[in-house]
Amino acid sequence: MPGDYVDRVIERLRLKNSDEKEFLEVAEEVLKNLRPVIQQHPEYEKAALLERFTEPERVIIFRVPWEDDQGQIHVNRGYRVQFNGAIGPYKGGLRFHPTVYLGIIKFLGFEQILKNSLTGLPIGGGKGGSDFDPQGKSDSEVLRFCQSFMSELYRHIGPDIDIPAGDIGVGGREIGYLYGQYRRIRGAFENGVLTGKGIAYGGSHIRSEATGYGAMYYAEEVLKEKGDSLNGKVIVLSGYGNVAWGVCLKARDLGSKVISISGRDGYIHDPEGINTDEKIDFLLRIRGENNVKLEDYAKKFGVKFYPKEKPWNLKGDIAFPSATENEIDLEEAKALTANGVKYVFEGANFPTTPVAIEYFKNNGVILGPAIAANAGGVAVSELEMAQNSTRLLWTKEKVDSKLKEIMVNIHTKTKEASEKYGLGYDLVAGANIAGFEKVAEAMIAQGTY
Ligand SMILES: NC(=O)C1=CN([C@@H]2O[C@H](COP(=O)(O)OP(=O)(O)OC[C@H]3O[C@@H](n4cnc5c(N)ncnc54)[C@H](O)[C@@H]3O)[C@@H](O)[C@H]2O)C=CC1
Ligand SMILES: O=C(O)CCC(=O)C(=O)O
Repeated sequence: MPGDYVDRVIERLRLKNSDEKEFLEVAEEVLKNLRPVIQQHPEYEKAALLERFTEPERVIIFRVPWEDDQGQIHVNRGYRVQFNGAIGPYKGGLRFHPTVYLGIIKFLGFEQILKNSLTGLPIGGGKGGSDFDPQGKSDSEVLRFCQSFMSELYRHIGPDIDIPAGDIGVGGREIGYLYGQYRRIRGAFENGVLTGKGIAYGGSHIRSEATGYGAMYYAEEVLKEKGDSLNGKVIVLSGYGNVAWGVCLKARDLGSKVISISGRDGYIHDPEGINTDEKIDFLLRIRGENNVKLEDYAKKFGVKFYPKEKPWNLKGDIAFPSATENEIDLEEAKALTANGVKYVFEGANFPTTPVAIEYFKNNGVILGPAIAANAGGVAVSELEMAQNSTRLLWTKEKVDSKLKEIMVNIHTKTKEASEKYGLGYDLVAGANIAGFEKVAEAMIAQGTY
C-alpha cells in the first residue's frame, strides 16, 4: 500500500469500517493530526499501535425488549463499546436517540479515549446507547426500557471496569432508573458504577452543569490567550439540552449574552439574551416535559422561532454548537465567519465537519475542539467516582474549582503540544496529540494488548 504508516492505517480502516461513516470521518481526522507524532516514533508501526488504537477492545451489542403503556412489546438495540482501557476503566456516556447505530457509538467512544486522557485523570474511553427514542415516551415506558437495558448491560460494567453516564437522551431520570436496576440485580450499593446520579444516592455537585461550565472556562482561557475576554460577547448557541443549559448559566456569570437555542425542529432567536432564571429554567422544561416544545419558548418570551433552520446565520462573536454531530458544515462555517464569529467552541461531540474546521482555520477563526472544550462533563464524572470511592460528598465550591483547574490545564496542554510540533496555536491538532501521547505511552508499556 502506498503512503506512510498513517495513510496505510487509514486505507485499512476504510476497508474494514466502510458502513460506519461517522467513525471513519473522526478516525481519519484524528490520525492525520497525529502524523507529526507518528513520524517521530517509527517503532509504533512494528507495534501496530495505530491499528490497535483504532480497533475497540470490545463491542457489546444486545437486544432490549420493553413493553409500552398499551401492552405492546418493542425491541431496540443496545450497545456498549469498550474502546480503550490503557489508562483507566472505560468511561463514557450512554446515548438514547433514534439515529444511534454502531458507527455513532464507535466515533463517540474513539473521541472519548482522547478526551478522557486530556482531563489528566485515570479514565479510559467507552460509549454506549440505544436507538430507543425517549421523546414522547411516558415515565413508565422509559423506566421499563432502562430496566431492560440494564438487565443485560450490568454484566459488562462495574466501578473498576466500565462506568457509563449520560449523553443525548440520558439525564438524571434515566441514570436513576438504570442505577435502581443495577442495584437490584447486583444486590449491592455499588454506586461508583454510573455517574450523573442524583445527590441523594451518590451524585456530585456540579455534574449537571459541568459540560457547559467547563466549555465556558475553556473559552475563557482561549480568549485570555488572545488578549480578549468573554465579557460583553454575543454567543450563538445550538441545542437546548444539558450542555446548552450549562453554557447559558455560566455565560450569564461571565457577562456574555447567549442569543439562541435550537433543537430538531428549528431555532429560537432571543436578541435580549437567554439570561434570566425564568428563561434558563425553561430549557429544562423543553428537555424534560413531553408537552413543552422549543416553539413554546418563543410564545412565552415574545421572540421569534425559525422552524427547520439552524442558528448559524445570526451575528455574534462566539459560536457554541452544543446539540449534535455535523451541525456546522462548510456553508454554515462561511455564514458564521461572514457574520463576525471569531471563536467556535464545540459543546457537542464532532459538531463541525472536517471541511468546516479547515475553513475556520484558513479564515482566522479559532476552534476549540470537542475533546478539549466539552471535557468538563466527563472530568466531573471522574470526580464523582472519586467521591464514591471515598464515600464523601465534596462542596459545590470544591468541585467547581477542580473543574476550572482541569479546564485550564487542558488548554495549557493542548497549546503546548501544538507548539512542540511546530504547529503554532492549533487547538485541534494540539488536543489530539496531547490526548494520544499519554494513551500511546500506556499502551506501549503494557505490551501487545
Ligand atoms: N451531557 C454531557 O455531559 C455531555 C454531552 N456532550 C455532547 O453534547 C451534545 C448535547 O448533549 P446533551 O446536552 O447532553 O443532550 P440532552 O439530551 O440534554 O439534550 C438533547 C440535545 O440534543 C439535541 N438534538 C437531538 N436530536 C437532534 C437533531 N436531530 N438535530 C439537532 N439537535 C438535536 C437537542 O437540541 C438538545 O440540545 C451531544 O453531542 C453530546 O454527545 C458532550 C460532553 C458531555
Ligand atoms: O460523564 C461521562 O462519563 C461521559 C460524558 C460523555 O459522554 C462525553 O464526554 O461525551
